[in-house]
Amino acid sequence: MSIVIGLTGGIATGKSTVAKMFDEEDIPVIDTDKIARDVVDKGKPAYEKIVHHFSDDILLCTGHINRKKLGKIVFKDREERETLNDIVHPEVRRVVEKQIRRNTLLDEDIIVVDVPLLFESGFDELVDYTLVVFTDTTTQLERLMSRDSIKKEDAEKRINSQMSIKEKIVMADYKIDNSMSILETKRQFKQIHNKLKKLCGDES
Ligand SMILES: CC(C)(COP(=O)(O)OP(=O)(O)OC[C@H]1O[C@@H](n2cnc3c(N)ncnc32)[C@H](O)[C@@H]1O)[C@@H](O)C(=O)NCCC(=O)NCCS
Ligand SMILES: Nc1ncnc2c1ncn2[C@@H]1O[C@H](COP(=O)(O)OP(=O)(O)OP(=O)(O)O)[C@@H](O)[C@H]1O
Repeated sequence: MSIVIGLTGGIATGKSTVAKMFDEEDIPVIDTDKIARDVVDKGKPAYEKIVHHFSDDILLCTGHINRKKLGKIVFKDREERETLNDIVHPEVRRVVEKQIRRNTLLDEDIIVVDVPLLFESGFDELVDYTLVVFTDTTTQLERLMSRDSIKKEDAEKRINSQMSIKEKIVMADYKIDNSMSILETKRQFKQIHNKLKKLCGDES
């Protein structure tokens, strides 16, 4: 039987970094950020709904969605963000369910779903265990500003658009503190990976 792990955290706390560690162990990772990009591709049903609501002001000259512009709108306005979530999340969920089914049929021991809004959007219903990757607030802010080349004010808006990391830590079954070096994160990852292997009945 497969066990499904919901991998989450705050924005830029290191979900992709830990997802890569699972991937390096040949564990399938379902990446919802990628799925959320695919389902809003030009001409898809969610794309049409987004353009209908936000107008063609949010399009690039190629007709694709200008993600930077849409991000600016939704990260400063809760109602607009909820509207976007209501359009995109059901589509993402359908794809995630399909990919979990496919990996279960392939008899994978562990399946990871990397989803930033795991608790906020009810994706935790689809998984057996949850794993939160967290950092302290200063590190999160610095890494986000540096990775996305954005101002402190914009980074704070993005962070505040999500459930607080403290709440996520309380809700999670497993936790990784990614405030220190990648090596230290890898050490914590290995401990959790060993526990998960035991849950699957693999004592090696
Ligand atoms: C607002 C959008 C256009 C910004 O695109 P952009 O390319 O700049 O960012 P990207 O998609 O790579 O997301 C980066 C991070 O932002 C955070 N984030 C994304 N969407 C949201 C949201 N609706 N609420 C809170 N945080 C979010 C996540 O931590 C995510 O990992 C885009 O994030 C989007 O369409 N969001 C809605 C869909 C969604 O919730 N995706 C998350 C996976 S289900
Ligand atoms: N332990 C670490 N030490 C230094 N830098 C790190 C560490 N872990 C992650 N980073 C860097 O921090 C940034 C955010 O990490 P990552 O992209 O994994 O976060 P994320 O949670 O997946 O982000 P998002 O929510 O936007 O998808 C990246 O630039 C990454 O290279």
